[in-house]
Amino acid sequence: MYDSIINVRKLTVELGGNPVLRGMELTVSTGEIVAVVGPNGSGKSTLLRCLAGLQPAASGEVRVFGKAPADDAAFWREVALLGDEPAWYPGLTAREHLELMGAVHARPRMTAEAALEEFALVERADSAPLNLSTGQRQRLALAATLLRPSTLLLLDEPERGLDADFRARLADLLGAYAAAGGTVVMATHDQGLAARARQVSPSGVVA
Ligand SMILES: Nc1ncnc2c1ncn2[C@@H]1O[C@H](COP(=O)(O)OP(=O)(O)OP(=O)(O)O)[C@@H](O)[C@H]1O
Repeated sequence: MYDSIINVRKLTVELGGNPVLRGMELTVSTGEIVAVVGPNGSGKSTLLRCLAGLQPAASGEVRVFGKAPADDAAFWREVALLGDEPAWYPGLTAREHLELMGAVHARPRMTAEAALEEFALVERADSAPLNLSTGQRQRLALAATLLRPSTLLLLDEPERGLDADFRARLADLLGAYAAAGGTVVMATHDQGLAARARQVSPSGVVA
C-alpha cells in the first residue's frame, strides 16, 4: 500500500506546440476520490492521459504507485481507465462483453450477472452494444471498467449520457469502491459527482 498513490510535480504538457498543463501539482492518497473540474479545453483529459502513461510530459514528474506510469501489463493490472467509448466486439452481446472481461482476469471484482444488475442492464443483456441507447452503452462501459480488478480508477467524464438517477447511483458506486480501499480520479462536469469528491482544477488550484 502507498500513502500517496499519485504524485504530480511541476507537470507541463504541450499539445500541438501549445502549453496545456503548466506546472501542475497534485497528490492523491489511497482511498481518495478526486474530481478534476474546469471548463472545456482546460486540460482534464490530458491530465488523465498523463496519469495513465499515455501522454508524455514536456517537463515535470508524474508518479503513480511510486514510479512513472508505464503503459504495460503490470500497470494495467492495477489501473482501470474509462476514456472515450471503447471498441465493441462485433457479434457479442452486452452480457458477452462482460463475460469476456471477467474471463481474462483471474479475480474480477464481480460476475457479469452482478455487473448487469449493478448497472441496470439486465433487460438489455442480450443486445449488441450498438443497439443500446447512449446512456446504456455508457453504463456497459462503466460496468466493464468496474468489473476489472483494480486499485486505481481513472475516469474521463463517466457521467456522459447518464440520466440523473444513474449519476447519483454512480456516485454511490464510486464511494463504495473508495471505501473498499480503491482510489478514483475522474474528470467531470457533473456537480453531483464533484460534490462528493475532492475537487482540483488542471491548474492545480482547488476549484
Ligand atoms: N492532439 C491535440 N493536439 C493539439 N491540441 C490538443 C490535442 N488534444 C487536445 N488539445 C488541446 O488541449 C487542450 C486541453 O484538452 P483536453 O481534452 O485535455 O481538455 P478537457 O479539459 O478535457 O476538455 P473537455 O471538458 O472539453 O473534455 C484543449 O485546448 C485542446 O484543444
